[in-house]
Amino acid sequence: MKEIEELLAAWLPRQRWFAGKAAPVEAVRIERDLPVGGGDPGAHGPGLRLLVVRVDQPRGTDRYLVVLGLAEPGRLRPGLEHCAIGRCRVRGARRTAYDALHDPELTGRLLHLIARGADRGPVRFRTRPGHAVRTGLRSLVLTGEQSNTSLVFGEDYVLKAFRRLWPGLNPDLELNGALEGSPYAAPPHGWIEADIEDGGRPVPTTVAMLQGYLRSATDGWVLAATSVRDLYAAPGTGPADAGGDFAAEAERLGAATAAVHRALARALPTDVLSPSCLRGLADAMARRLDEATGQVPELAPYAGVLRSAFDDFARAPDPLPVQRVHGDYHLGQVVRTDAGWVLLDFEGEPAVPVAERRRPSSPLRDVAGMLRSFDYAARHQLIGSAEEDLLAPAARAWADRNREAFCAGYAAGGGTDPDKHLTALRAFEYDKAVYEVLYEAHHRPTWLRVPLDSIAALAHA
Ligand SMILES: Nc1ncnc2c1ncn2[C@@H]1O[C@H](COP(=O)(O)OP(=O)(O)O)[C@@H](O)[C@H]1O
Ligand SMILES: O=P(O)(O)O[C@H]1O[C@H](CO)[C@@H](O[C@H]2O[C@H](CO)[C@@H](O)[C@H](O)[C@H]2O)[C@H](O)[C@H]1O
Repeated sequence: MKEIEELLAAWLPRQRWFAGKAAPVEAVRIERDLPVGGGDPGAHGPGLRLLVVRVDQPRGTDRYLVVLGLAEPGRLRPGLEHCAIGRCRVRGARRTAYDALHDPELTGRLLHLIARGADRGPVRFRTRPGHAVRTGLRSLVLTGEQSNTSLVFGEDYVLKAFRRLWPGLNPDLELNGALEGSPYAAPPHGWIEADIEDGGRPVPTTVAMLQGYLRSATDGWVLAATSVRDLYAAPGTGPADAGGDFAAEAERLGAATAAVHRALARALPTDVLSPSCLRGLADAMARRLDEATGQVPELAPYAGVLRSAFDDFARAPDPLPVQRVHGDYHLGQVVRTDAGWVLLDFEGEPAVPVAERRRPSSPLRDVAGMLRSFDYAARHQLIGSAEEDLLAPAARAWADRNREAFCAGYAAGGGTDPDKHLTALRAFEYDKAVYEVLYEAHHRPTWLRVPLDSIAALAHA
């Protein structure tokens, strides 16, 4: 184990989904080693194990899921070299450890175990009642800017392995389950759960979820980025007149979002926040701001403006209706299929403890998330561009146009009219931008300027 822990200490920080890139790794410990098939010395073919790995860093301890393949030395299948973790000994036998999610032979076993509803000690594989799962399909890892690792099986399923683990039911599984029957969601077909120690007791924890694969899907971020590119390629043209205007899609997306919010409010508990709870919410936003300012000092000049927006929100006279929401809503979480928009990834902000993410919140949090995403889509292509100053007005115009269209679609689709709740909306937008500053500092330091520039622009508005 010690050897694998040492290998993981070097390998984990290089992974896209590793959340602690900004800080050194102090210790790595395998908390649970859950064999789910083969791999013993003398056994045929590579072994497969689910590891729950604890990583200590100065800012705290996180748990990650590693799906570990163990191949005999020199027997790592061609094409898998890039996912090797390193050489080690397992009960005296030499093995090559690798990220098994890239190995279709091993992931096929996971699919098979889900289809059978198998139990492997503290690991349980389940299908959703009424959903038979096809097996024998080959998997391929989806690439992209992701917090987790998703595989497509044939043209049928997506299996998402949750990388950063929090004990308990993952909201992605919970909310997708609650949205069964909605044309705007992809219902789960199955999942994998493992018992994880928390507070001295084993807690069933979702480690992976199987959903239907939406074959005709195009990522909302890709569509929006294409529209922005068209606009930047036609200097002097407004976003309504450039080739790939996105506003009609933004409006439909607003309506789809409202429909999902309504469905979640029907299926799961709702509440209304009293003034003291509202104060608590605003204080939590201020605490996040303090944390972010501590880590990213460039935020400091704007802290006063942000804090007073949170205070205004806390003093709002009207009670705030709350319900379960998406929680980390942006253009990369929605796909356009030939039947319309579908919302994905109801996990919430992966850096926030699950208990907090499962708390009812205002649907305006999601509206604010998508508005931030329009701003990201408009700004990110300007980073490093020699024409940044020239294109900045077009960026603003694109973000404003799509913002208005989304809000109009959301209100027309039966959601709270965002224009009538501007104080709350502004606080949620600022809070999201502060989260993004932390997120970018940890994951993509070269993108840090995007939320920082937005905060600067919002603060000067
Ligand atoms: N069911 C699905 N059908 C088609 N594409 C999907 C599906 N689920 C995810 N994707 C694609 O994978 C990307 C990442 O999925 P997501 O659930 O957001 O993962 P993460 O939590 O890692 O960000 C999505 O933006 C989408 O392009
Ligand atoms: O991995 P998730 O999709 O769960 O979400 C995390 O990663 C997102 C980036 O991939 C991050 O989103 C931020 O960048 C997006 C562009 O890549 C932009 O559209 C979003 O508005 C912006 O928040 C998200 O915050 C993070 O939780």
